[in-house]
Amino acid sequence: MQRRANPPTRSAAAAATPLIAKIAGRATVAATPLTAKIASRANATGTKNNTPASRSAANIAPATTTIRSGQATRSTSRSRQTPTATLRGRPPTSQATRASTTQTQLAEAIEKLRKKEDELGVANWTITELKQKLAEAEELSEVRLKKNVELESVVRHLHDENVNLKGKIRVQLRFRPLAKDEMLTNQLAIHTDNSITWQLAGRKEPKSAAFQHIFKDSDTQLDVFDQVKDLIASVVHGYNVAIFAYGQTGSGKTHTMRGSVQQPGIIPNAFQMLFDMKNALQDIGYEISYSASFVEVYNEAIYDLLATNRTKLTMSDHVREQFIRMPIDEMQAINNFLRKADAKRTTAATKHNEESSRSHAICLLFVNSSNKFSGTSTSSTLSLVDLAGSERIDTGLHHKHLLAEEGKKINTSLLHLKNVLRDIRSNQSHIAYRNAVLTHLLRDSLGYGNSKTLMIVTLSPSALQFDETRRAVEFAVEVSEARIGTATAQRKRTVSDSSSSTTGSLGAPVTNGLRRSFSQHSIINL
Ligand SMILES: Nc1ncnc2c1ncn2[C@@H]1O[C@H](COP(=O)(O)OP(=O)(O)OP(=O)(O)O)[C@@H](O)[C@H]1O
Repeated sequence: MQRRANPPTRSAAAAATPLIAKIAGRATVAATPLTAKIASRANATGTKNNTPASRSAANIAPATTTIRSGQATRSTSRSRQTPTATLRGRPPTSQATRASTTQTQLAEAIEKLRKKEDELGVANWTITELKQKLAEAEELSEVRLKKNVELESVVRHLHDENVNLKGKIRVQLRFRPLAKDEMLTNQLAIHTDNSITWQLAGRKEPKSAAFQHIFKDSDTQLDVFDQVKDLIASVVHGYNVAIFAYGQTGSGKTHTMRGSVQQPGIIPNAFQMLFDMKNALQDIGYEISYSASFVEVYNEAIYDLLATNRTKLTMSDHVREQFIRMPIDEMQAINNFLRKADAKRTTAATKHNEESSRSHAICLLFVNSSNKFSGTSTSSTLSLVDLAGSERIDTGLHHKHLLAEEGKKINTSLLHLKNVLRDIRSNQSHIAYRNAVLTHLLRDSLGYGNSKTLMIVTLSPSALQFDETRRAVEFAVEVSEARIGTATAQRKRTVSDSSSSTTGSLGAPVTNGLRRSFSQHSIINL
């Protein structure tokens, strides 16, 4: 680090700084012809008259010389005094008077010049010091930047390891609260732990499976986002990430993914977080750009929700190139994007017999990231998917308008998704992505290369939905690392509400203090 300069003394500044030397030189050049003129005039007069005035005028030259050599204060004061003293007591002549006036003016000019010299010396020192400070600050910020980049790469590495430890495919369950019209029905026993137990009618042993996380009905949108934000952040580091919401109609898929203005879901929260990350990472050399598309897969065809007219796009390896992409370069762009997609989806829902809950809604965020210090650059995609309702087509649940063909396509598409995830988990060499539009479209985020997948299975807590809930839990088991085991202890209770048509029970292994209070909601155990 450079040492800070001390403010120079006036004479040192004059001697050391080229600027001052130049000015001193200029002052000499400026002063010399004048003094020379005065001196020569005085000499000329002196030759004729040999008056003391000519001698005193000749004395001026040493004063300018003295300034150049840096002895300005002492010499100048002498030069200011001398002419007057020399002339005092002698009969003034007009030439002598002129010479004296000129000398006085010259002395004043020299004094002014000296002051300017002083000022310039200080200014020059200030500039030098500022330059030094700037160099120091630059050096410091360079060091800090390098450290930050190193630190960021360590954090990133740890983050990636942490994300990897959780597996390529992870599954979490989320119970929603009882809806108003379900209040009078029994509630399934929901556990806050990460394991879940269910019992089928006629079976002695209850079954149980553990999951990475189970959200209870009182968990908020932010509780959910907290659990998934690390995974989402890894998209900036080049990972393709897909998050799916899977569950029967009305179980909370749209609430989880999109949410509402008051309770924003994963999509708006993810956009907000990534937008903030972009700004924060800019300071350590990252340049990140986002753009987004929103499409729907309905009846095995793709529809662009950002397009003005609803046009069917046929699946191909390059179909994404046909999607409208909105740049997400400012906060307002996020809101515009979501508003546009929401409007299209709502219109589609009214026009096409609530088609929206029978289509897969796919929000794609494309990320390009580069770092000028490390020289790395990545391109990745975040896919956030609100799947079509998973209920069986023969259950009659919210299915007044469901066409048999439509239902079959949904079921086939979800079945293919399950097969793909299961094959990825068991490391199959061939994965049949192309069997359905959904898996084909999201191939790069489904186990391909460095991708990571999260399935959030949304569940109804109503005992009336036991069958669908159990089926969804079984789906979750199949696509995750979870293994269905036998629960060693399961408190059995008799159904208090005999009108319930439920055919099993869903709860957690009994451990003191872990089970919810069931005083109001009985565990159903037929
Ligand atoms: N965790 C939750 N907390 C509070 N309300 C919820 C929660 N989950 C769902 N809801 C509410 O339950 C209702 C149904 O949820 P939602 O529309 O998200 O279901 P869905 O599975 O997306 O259904 P569909 O398949 O028809 O789109 C909505 O009114 C929603 O606000």
